Amino acid sequence: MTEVGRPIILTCGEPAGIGPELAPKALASAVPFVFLGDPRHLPPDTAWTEVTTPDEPVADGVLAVLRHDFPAPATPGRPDPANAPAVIEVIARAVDLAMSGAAGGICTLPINKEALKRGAGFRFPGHTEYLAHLAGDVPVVMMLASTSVEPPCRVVPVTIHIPLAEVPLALTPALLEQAIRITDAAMRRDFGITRPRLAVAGLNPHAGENGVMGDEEASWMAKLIERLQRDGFDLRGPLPADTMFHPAARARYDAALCAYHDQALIPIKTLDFAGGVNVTLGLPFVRTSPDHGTAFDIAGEGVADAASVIAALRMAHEMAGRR
Ligand SMILES: NC(=O)C1=CN([C@@H]2O[C@H](COP(=O)(O)OP(=O)(O)OC[C@H]3O[C@@H](n4cnc5c(N)ncnc54)[C@H](O)[C@@H]3O)[C@@H](O)[C@H]2O)C=CC1
Ligand SMILES: NCC(=O)COP(=O)(O)O
Repeated sequence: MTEVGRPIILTCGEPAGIGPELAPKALASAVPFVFLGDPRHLPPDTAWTEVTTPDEPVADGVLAVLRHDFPAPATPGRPDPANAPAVIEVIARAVDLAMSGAAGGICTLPINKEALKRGAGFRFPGHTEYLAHLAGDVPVVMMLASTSVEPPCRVVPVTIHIPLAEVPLALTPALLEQAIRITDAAMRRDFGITRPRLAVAGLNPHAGENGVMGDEEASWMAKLIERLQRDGFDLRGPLPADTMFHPAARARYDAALCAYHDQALIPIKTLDFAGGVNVTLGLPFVRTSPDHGTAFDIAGEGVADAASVIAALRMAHEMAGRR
């Protein structure tokens, strides 16, 4: 039976990827949601019906579709540049629905960053930065959260989609402090954790080993953490990243702040690729996403696993219920 609550908008993402074939499978989530996209991109055997508002009732087992017509059909694995602007429009339309209160939040199916950049000059590295812009250029944080391992694995890449060579300059005390503050607030508001325990990973091997393998930890990270501890944050670190993710280590914190993308995403995608959820913290509306991408190599084959999008819809529904 489908749960009650304001519906979540499920954006179609890249129509040449696995997103559209995951939409009907996501009905297994039992979360009220509406697919926003072009129904021509759904698998031909999909039972769907068009709705004009997110809360319009539909029969059980039928996918509700808020129609957004694209210029071109979709060929699995081969993004059509003509469709790129509509992929972006769908995200903006979903945000409008969430900001107006017509929806409980949004759950985004994956986009292909290269296809959007080449097809529409998309200037954002991903949803996260685009959503922050649409919300009024608010500061946000990307978090990936497991849903099927214990203790949970929740990771925040403090720097996100930048070349590794740029990380040491981009990782500033101000950026790390902002990420700590946003994560702490969101763990309370959206995850119901009353006193979040946060762990900060060092940048260098062995967290610098007292300056012999890099000095960011000793020169500023430790001082920032001490100051924020005095302000009342439950913080530990900088910790050696290689020993932060085994079960006993994860039991000591609720979320880990990591210096760069792969330091954060390798542990979660290794521990819980199927159940991992990407959440944007700090937005005025709820946004989740499956942790995977467009998977062009399997698109159209009908084999894509819907576990992550189901987990993402459930997490969005729970977060919306807490707000
Ligand atoms: N939130 C988003 O919009 C995200 C978008 N991307 C984008 O997706 C594109 C492809 O990224 P990749 O690094 O190749 O990662 P990917 O997650 O699309 O694929 C990696 C591997 O995992 C498999 N896989 C992914 N999802 C699966 C599922 N649901 N069921 C079964 N197998 C699955 C794929 O077949 C592939 O072998 C890139 O353009 C990337 O930027 C990647 C992550 C998130
Ligand atoms: N590697 C995570 C990812 O690409 C998700 O990005 P976003 O589209 O959620 O900003």
